[in-house]
Amino acid sequence: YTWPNPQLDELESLVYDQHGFNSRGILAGALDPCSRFNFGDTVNRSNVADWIRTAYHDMATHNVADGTGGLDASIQYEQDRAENAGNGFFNSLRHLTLGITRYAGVADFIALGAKTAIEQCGGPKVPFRGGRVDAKVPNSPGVPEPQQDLESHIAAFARQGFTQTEMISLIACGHSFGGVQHSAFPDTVPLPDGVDDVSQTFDSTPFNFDNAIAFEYVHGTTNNPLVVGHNDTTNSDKRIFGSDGNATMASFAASPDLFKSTCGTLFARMLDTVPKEVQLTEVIEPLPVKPQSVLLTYMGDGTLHLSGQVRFWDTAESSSRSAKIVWADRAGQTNSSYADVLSTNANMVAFALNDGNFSSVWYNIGPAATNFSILDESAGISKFWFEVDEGDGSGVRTEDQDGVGFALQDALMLADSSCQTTSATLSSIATIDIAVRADVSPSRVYLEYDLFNTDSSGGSFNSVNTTDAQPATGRKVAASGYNIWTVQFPGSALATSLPRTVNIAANVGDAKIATASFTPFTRLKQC
Ligand code: HEM
Repeated sequence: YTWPNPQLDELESLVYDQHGFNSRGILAGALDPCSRFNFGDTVNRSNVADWIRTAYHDMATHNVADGTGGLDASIQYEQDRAENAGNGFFNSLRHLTLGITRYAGVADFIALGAKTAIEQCGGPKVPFRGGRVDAKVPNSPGVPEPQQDLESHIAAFARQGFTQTEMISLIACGHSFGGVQHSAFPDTVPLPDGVDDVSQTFDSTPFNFDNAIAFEYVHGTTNNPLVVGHNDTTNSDKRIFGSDGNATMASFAASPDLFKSTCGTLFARMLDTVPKEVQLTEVIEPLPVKPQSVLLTYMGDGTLHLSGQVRFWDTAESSSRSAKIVWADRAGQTNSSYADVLSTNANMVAFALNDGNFSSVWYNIGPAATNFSILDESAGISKFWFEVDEGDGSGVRTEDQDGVGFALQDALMLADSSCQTTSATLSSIATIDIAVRADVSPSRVYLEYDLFNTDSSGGSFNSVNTTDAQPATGRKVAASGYNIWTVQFPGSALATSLPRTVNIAANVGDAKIATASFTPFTRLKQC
């Protein structure tokens, strides 16, 4: 895709900024190590297993015939069903809802959680698409349960869109992680003396993906409670794995590579099984050069400050590299003065999941002393790009998205005069000033900001609130090409309603202009 695209930019970061500088932390951070469990000390439980099971149970209500159900976060409203026994869903949702925004809802986070868990903990690469839509009500029931017979399991997977062989495979893929808990399935897993609860694992490596689930099953060494459980009624894995004469499981036991590639395909299909009206995005690939948090600030002194960062994907640190940002002015013209350095330091290195020596480096726009570039307000900017010299004689490389450049509007931006009062006698007031280019006549200028909400059934959702700004005609700087609009909040709002995704927007005719999202209000200067 082409930058900027707020939704795809956010999804790309969630998928690829996993470790190190600018990492989102919320996904891979909770899987480090893979045995990590955030909710108590039951032996053998893990976030990784809970997240994968949550994705399957959310998806398992899908009906291929009428296109209903699928991975749509309806699991938020289905946790009191017997088919969703255990507290793994509640635990997973408590964590996976933390980062929802207007660009990625609960269902996308359930899918992201499973994808990240699978990849971080030894599994195959699972291509990721975003754009799932969160259900507001439960779906029809339909998650398979271990006491049901083989025919009903074959029928349930057919309803979800999977053949019998795919059923055997997908269960083996999922049950490569985790196990069965006594508290959720007391008839299947007995409680040893001296503990409150226990989880009996499906294979000897419950925190990592590998073909032990198949190898141990085929070689008769398995301790899988759904195969060798003392209660044969709940031995569903035994009935399912054996339903083709063990052919599929034998092939997985013989070939770790076959198992891994089969699971990569089936996990991706599981995550992409959505209600028929949902249109998923393209597969999110990493951008080779990705600007982030690129913002203009109106200074009121004839200049604009350009700040932000850029990530060079799959690139190692190098002291011989020099990198520049270059831009075109509002009229699309270039000029030798429209350029500045990019700066970096030893901390600005990042890592993706399980890629060995793979790394990315980040640069700040502008010299290290300031971390911004200074633009002439009257010239403005329309797009920028980068010139990179590795210093190895190979010459200068231009990174401009195949000639398109990285577009940036200069009609609307935060003004540096934004400030906050902190008076002992008056309660604090935050003033957000917005600069609007004088040749633009907006009908409305406003802040847009995400709020985290919980509905009466305990479901989490994001809403986008807006607050309008008003023209501050008297504050126009003479000779400036920009007008000031302004909006005030109680100082406390900076921490309560504005700490998530915030941006400035304006309606101009039928069009909407918006800045990138930012969180500037933690560092508002004093009025
Ligand atoms: C006939 C189909 C299936 C049955 C009857 C079944 C049954 C079960 C049962 C009884 C548990 C124990 C849950 C607990 O104690 O909290 C479990 C755990 C689990 N299942 Fe399945 N399952 C099926 C299919 C799948 C599929 C298709 C996947 C994923 C692709 C999956 C992934 C998991 C995972 C990761 C766990 C471990 C959870 C943990 O350790 O907390 N299952 N399953």
